[in-house]
Amino acid sequence: MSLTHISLNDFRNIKALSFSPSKDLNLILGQNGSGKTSLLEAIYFLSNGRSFRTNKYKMMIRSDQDKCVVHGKKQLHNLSIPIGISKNQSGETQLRIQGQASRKIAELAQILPVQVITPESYELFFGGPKERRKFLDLGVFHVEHLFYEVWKNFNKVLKQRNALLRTKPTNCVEQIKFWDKQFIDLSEQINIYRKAYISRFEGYFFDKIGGISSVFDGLETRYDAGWKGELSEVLQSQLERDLKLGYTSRGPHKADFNFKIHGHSVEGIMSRGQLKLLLYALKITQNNLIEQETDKQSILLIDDLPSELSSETLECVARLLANCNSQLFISAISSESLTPVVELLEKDIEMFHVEHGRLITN
Ligand SMILES: Nc1ncnc2c1ncn2[C@@H]1O[C@H](COP(=O)(O)OP(=O)(O)OP(=O)(O)O)[C@@H](O)[C@H]1O
Repeated sequence: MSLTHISLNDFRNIKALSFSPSKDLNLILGQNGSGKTSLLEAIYFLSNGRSFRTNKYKMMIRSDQDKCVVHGKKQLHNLSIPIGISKNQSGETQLRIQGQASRKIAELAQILPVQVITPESYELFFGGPKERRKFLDLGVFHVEHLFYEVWKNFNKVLKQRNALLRTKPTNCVEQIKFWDKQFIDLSEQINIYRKAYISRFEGYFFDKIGGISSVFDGLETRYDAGWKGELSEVLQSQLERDLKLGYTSRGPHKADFNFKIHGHSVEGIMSRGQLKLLLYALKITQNNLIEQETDKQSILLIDDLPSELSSETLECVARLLANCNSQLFISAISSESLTPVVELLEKDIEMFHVEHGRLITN
């Protein structure tokens, strides 16, 4: 149920390449600037329609070319599903799923659950709640099939409400009250989906992953729904403030899902190496849970795995990865730096060497 074939055209420094990855572990090796991250970025683009390293889509298109294209084949039970995505210089995205044009990136994301870990992924702990909400909602999106519709509808209502708070038409209070009925109903549904997912996430983490390292002893998750008490009362009491601010200050769009260790925030107390371990543990929990609940193998992209890790931490990452059921794509400059990982993983391994945007299979 993995990605069985990948091809890229005019993506970053890659003119054209195609390869058939292993269902387990793929090592993407090459010198600085060879194109390793670009390859991982292309797989992410195939699932998400955007890059994990820039908002400027034009950066993904090879210099002087009109568009970048990525194709893949995803095995789902005994079906091989061809999927493809392209983006041109004007920002137009074209999607194809099983030979049919599609307009919904969410359909691609459903077929291909992808998560990424880069040296910048610490943002999950140091950044604002947005990154953590994104992490949480990715899991909810995959395991709760109705969540996406509810979430989309909520965002439409939020947009309407915020427009009224900003523009303040004469009857805006009545209009806001009209939208609040839907706002409350959708918010409560989102909250129920998120809470149900978190309970399964915690169950999996503490059962299967937490025991792998003592670094996780005393870990707790904290969920903040984005409001406290009855939402109707909160909206009412915040209305004057929201009118001044010009946006809705309480609701599920302000939720947070964070992590404490012995009651302290993890980012304040854990070292960078320990945070990195936690990051792996959380992402692996999420991917394994998606697989367990949906029967779809997810993908974990890891850019520059050995960077900043002592040999002890690297071994612990290897133990975590040994418990990861995802199809893995790991980039590094040399295979030697990954020896502790490769030795521990009893997985089917393929190694790919990238040189100047070209791929050489060993
Ligand atoms: N749009 C583009 N068109 C052509 N080349 C590009 C484009 N964007 C980036 N590049 C080049 O692609 C090359 C590959 O970059 P990439 O970040 O994938 O390398 P890498 O192998 O991950 O390197 P590192 O180990 O340093 O992280 C770089 O030389 C970069 O300058």
